[in-house]
Amino acid sequence: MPGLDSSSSRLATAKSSNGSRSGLKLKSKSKSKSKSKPKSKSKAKSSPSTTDTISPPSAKRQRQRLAADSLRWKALNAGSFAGVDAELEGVGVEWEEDDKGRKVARFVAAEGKTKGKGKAKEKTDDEDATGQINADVDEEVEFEVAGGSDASEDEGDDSAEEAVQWPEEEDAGLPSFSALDAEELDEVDDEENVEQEDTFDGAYGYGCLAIAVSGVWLDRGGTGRIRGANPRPDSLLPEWKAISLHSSLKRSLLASGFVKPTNIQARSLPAGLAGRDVVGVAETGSGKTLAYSLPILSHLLRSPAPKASVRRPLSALVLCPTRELALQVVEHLQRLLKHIAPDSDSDSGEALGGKKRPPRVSIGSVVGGLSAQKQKRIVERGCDVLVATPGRLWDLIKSDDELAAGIRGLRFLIIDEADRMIENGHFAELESIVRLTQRDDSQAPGPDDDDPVFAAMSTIFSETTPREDMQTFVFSATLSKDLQQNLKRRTRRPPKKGKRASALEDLVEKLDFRDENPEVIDLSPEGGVVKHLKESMVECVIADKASATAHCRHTYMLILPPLIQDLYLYYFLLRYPGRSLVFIGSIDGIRRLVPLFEVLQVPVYPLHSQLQQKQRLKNLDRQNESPFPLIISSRVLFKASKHAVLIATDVAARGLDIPHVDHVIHFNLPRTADAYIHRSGRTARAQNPGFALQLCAPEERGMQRALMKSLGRSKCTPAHLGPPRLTTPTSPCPLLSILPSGFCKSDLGRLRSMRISGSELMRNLAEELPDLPIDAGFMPKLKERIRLAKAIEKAQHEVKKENHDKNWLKETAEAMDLDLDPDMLSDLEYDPDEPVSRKGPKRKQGGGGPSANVANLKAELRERLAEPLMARGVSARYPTSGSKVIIDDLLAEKGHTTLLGAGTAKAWDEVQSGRKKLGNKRKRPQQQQH
Ligand SMILES: Nc1ncnc2c1ncn2[C@@H]1O[C@H](COP(=O)(O)OP(=O)(O)OP(=O)(O)O)[C@@H](O)[C@H]1O
Repeated sequence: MPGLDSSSSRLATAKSSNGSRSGLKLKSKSKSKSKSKPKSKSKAKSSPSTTDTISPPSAKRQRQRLAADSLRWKALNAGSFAGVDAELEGVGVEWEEDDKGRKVARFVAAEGKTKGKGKAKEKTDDEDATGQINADVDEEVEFEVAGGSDASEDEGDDSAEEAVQWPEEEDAGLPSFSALDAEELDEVDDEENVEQEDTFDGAYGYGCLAIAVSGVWLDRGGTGRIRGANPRPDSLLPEWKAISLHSSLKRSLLASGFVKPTNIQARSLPAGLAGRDVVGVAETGSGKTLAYSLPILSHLLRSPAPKASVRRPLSALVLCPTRELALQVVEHLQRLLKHIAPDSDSDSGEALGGKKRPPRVSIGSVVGGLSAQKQKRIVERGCDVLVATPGRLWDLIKSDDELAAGIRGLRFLIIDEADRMIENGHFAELESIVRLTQRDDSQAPGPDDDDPVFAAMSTIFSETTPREDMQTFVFSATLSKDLQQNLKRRTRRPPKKGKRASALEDLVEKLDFRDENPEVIDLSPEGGVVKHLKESMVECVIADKASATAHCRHTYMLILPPLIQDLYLYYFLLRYPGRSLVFIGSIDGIRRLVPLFEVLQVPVYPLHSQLQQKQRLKNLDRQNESPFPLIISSRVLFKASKHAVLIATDVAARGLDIPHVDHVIHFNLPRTADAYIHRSGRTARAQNPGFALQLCAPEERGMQRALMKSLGRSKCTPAHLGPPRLTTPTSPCPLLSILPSGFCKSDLGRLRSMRISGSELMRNLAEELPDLPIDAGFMPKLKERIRLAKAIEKAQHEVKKENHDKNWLKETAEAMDLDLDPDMLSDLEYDPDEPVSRKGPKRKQGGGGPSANVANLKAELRERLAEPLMARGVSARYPTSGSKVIIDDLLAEKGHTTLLGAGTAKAWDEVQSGRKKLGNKRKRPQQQQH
């Protein structure tokens, strides 16, 4: 929409000119139609409801009826209205038809200013972050902003066409409001008519949109007027209406396209905003971050604005288990604050008297792996919200009494991923930090306190008191039911005899909930993972034994078990391109896989705890292809980086919100059900589809079944037991520990009588995931590629080692001032691990050495990589013939371009079609019997 700024001035003209020069007009849907109408006042008045063109407003003139059928709205810069926050620029409305044929308003959040109609339209089409509100209208309504000098030329003319003479190209994109009279315009701009603070305070821009929207609704009712008075801006976010958030936050929600709260948000926010303590358990990707962030920010925004000269007190502390997650939370919070309207008592960061104003709400982060000095400075300057990992925070607290005092005065304490926080050595620090927030004096250190750090803090404990109104939020996707009960009861049941209390129970004991009865919300899904996550598995055995035997004539073709998983992973990554996150059990495993796939030209990036923090963040960036990894919109990310593979340890399993991860691959099975839930939860987030694949080595099969069982995936209930079928004679004892929930003692008796082993029972009770079909025809060539890649990697390693040894030899000789025999540095293959022989070190047979070997292998791999990969029956030379004709699929873009003969269906679709085929095969003999 061109001329947003100018439209603003035009509107101002419209207001000041007492209607007659108003630049606002509502314009007919069809311009040609309106132009063909006679410019007659009487006609306009006589048939108002069908008038295409409506006269400019005038105090004397009779009001025109607006026919909704004749209206058309387009993306609108709400900021261009007088009285509208400048922050709202670039927010537009666009209408679309939903599947029921109703018109749907899309509220489009633009990051920059919307310039020109074409651009605004383009942005709207592509924008992911849109909100949708159903408006029960069947018409398109166009909003235009007119006015200025052009409008003045038409003063006194009743005809809409004459009222505003826009240049042709501008007119094409600009709305016309000539049908609104000055009174209505005043209503639009009258701040008193816009709901204030508590519902949608100050969001006049959206108020204007709401007026327009409700005007259309009302018009359909036949009043013939656009309702401008007393608009209810909350109608733009009706689903959020019941939640009394600060208006700026609602603006952020709208801009982010969060048109309705997720379940956990809807359940926890009222309690959080009412000052209660909340324990929230909900599926991965369900918006828990927002669930605890919004009460904090709402509280801060409703508090007096901070003064630049005073160090702001720390209000909220968010504790996260990993650095990436902490930084992501900071980004989430900052994104919410992006839309804060500048107002008289708040500071927006704009220049003020040459100095930059401090932000309205300041967020700081304290995480390991990044500069401690810098973080110390941030803390010393003061911030409202601190997001931290416990280790680094405790380090800072130890040397900063003011920070310790700040923690004692916290208004909000948040423990994100609480169950993870007690693992991996976080616990001691976490416990110490939590201890600072306890009110109970008996917890305060006395002279006898053996902890020197707390002893040193004794003055802080005596001089400061923790706040009575501190709220504690504990969130995770996985909190045990027992623990939730304990939290609710506030008193821990003593652990059973001989059993120690878990660390989490210990932590809960230490959390000093101020709320007598904390709000415990458990929305964890059945089976652990989100409903729309599709799961499958591949049992990594050499299934194609026949082909393997054939190829094993060449000894190099023999694929040993560790490599078979590499092979299946490679197959999957080629077969199903997209954004894949591969979880692997050890850092060593990542170090082995990354170079292997690099050699195979698959774009892989590692993420594990031993990478330098900067590298960890950079690799996340690479997944997102952005210097601001988790900030930019999913749409951009998806477009920018369709195919990327992140190979990570469980450091990436918790909380990370990487947009549009298509697949999660469990290269090694996780050890616990919780780990599986969190790992798999990196995909299928925020109601998006997702696919999780388990690559299961033969030796992991038992573990896999145990995993499914502990996820509550039992295909069998007691009712299914039926008569004994399994007869393996073995001790029945293991049964007691492996029964799925739902079985009671009487069932145990029945099971005992069946005399089955634990593993057999498991096989019969645990739900089997469907298999991902593998097209064995591709395997021989993929195996060969992997073999070569492995050989290259090994040879490269040898070259590195040799170079390292040579350098060492040179440096040592230099240090000792010795001359080296050049022969010693030639093609000598010196292996320090090799036993020293009297004959001296071995020389490479055939010459060339490892470097030449690498070059040869690379050349060979290049050739292999250039060769097409074809399914059985496909001919690359004759794509229009052969037993499998691929040309049609390729032309229709349905054929895989890398694996010729394979389709482009998504992994889950393939799983389902594989199931169907299998079902048919199984059915056939039965059908024959019948
Ligand atoms: N009300 C909402 N409507 C739409 N999307 C939302 C809403 N709230 C949050 N989201 C989006 O959902 C995604 C997941 O949110 P978030 O990371 O907070 O999930 P989570 O529950 O903390 O997940 P995890 O358990 O994995 O940590 C984010 O991209 C976030 O922007």
